[in-house]
Amino acid sequence: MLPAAPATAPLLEVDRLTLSFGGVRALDEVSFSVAPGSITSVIGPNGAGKTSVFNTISGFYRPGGGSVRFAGQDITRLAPPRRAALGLARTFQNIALFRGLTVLDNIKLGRHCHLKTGALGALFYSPAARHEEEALREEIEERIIDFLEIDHIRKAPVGALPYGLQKRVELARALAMKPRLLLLDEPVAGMNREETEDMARFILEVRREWGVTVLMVEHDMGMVMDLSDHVAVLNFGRVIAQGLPKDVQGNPDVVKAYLGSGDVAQLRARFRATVAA
Ligand SMILES: Nc1ncnc2c1ncn2[C@@H]1O[C@H](COP(=O)(O)OP(=O)(O)OP(=O)(O)O)[C@@H](O)[C@H]1O
Repeated sequence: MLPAAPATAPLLEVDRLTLSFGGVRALDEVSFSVAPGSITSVIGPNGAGKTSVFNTISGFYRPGGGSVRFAGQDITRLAPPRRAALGLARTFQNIALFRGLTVLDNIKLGRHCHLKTGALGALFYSPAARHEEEALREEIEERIIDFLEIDHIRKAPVGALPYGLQKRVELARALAMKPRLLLLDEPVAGMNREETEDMARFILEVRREWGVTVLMVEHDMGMVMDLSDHVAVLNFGRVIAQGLPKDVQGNPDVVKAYLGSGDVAQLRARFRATVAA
C-alpha cells in the first residue's frame, strides 16, 4: 500500500504534459498543481490548450509525455471511469446530459461510478447493505436538489429547460458522483449576468459546504478573478504564467497573450477593463 500523502500535498499534479494532434502541439510540457480545498482556474486565449488539458486530466486523451497524479496516485494511464471512481468528476463545455430524461434521472446516473449493486456487487453485499446504500444515495440526491434549488424541476425533461438550469443540472449530476475534485469546463459560457452570478455562488458553496476542490476552465475573466485562489495561464500549449489572480492580471505576458502586441501599460488598462466588465 502507498504511504498516505501529507496534508499539504496537492490534490492534483499535472507534470510536463505533452499532447500532439498530428503536427499541432496542443500541450507542451504543461505543469501546474491544484491544492486541496482550492478553486483553481486554467485560462488562455482560444486554442491555447485548455480543453486539451482538461481532456487529458479526465482521461479522454492520452498524453504523449508527462504525468497526472491525483491524491498521490499516478492516474496517467487510467481509463475515465476509474478516475471517476477515485473522485474526479467533470462537466462539459457543451452540456452532456440525457435530454429526454428527467432532471432526477440525470442526477441518478451520476452515481453509477460508485454503486456496488451491479452483478459483482450483488455477490458481495447483502440486500440489507444494498438497501442502506440506496437510502444513503437518495439522501445525498435530495441534498443536492435542495442545495442547487432545482426541486421544482425534478420531474422535467432536461431538454425542455432553459440553458442556465441545464448547466445547474449538470453540476448536480457531477456532485452525485461524490467528487473530491470537480472539473468545470466553462461553467458560465452562454449565461446571462444573473445566471452567472447564481453559478458563481454555487461554485463557492460547493467548495465551502461540500468540501470539494474545483478546477475550472472559464473565459469570463471577472468570474475567474473573483473566485480563484490560483490561476494558470496557457498560450500556444504552454504555461506562460501562474499564481494569484492579482499577479496573473498584471503579468505583461498574459496581457499580451490576450490583447496582442503593443504598449504594455495601455494593454494592461484594457485587460483590467475586460476583467472588471
Ligand atoms: N481533436 C483535435 N484534432 C486536431 N487538433 C486539435 C484537436 N483538439 C484541439 N486541437 C488543436 O489543439 C490546440 C489546442 O486546442 P484546445 O481546444 O485544447 O484549446 P482551448 O484553449 O480549449 O480553445 P477554446 O478556448 O477555443 O476552447 C488548437 O490548436 C486546436 O486547434
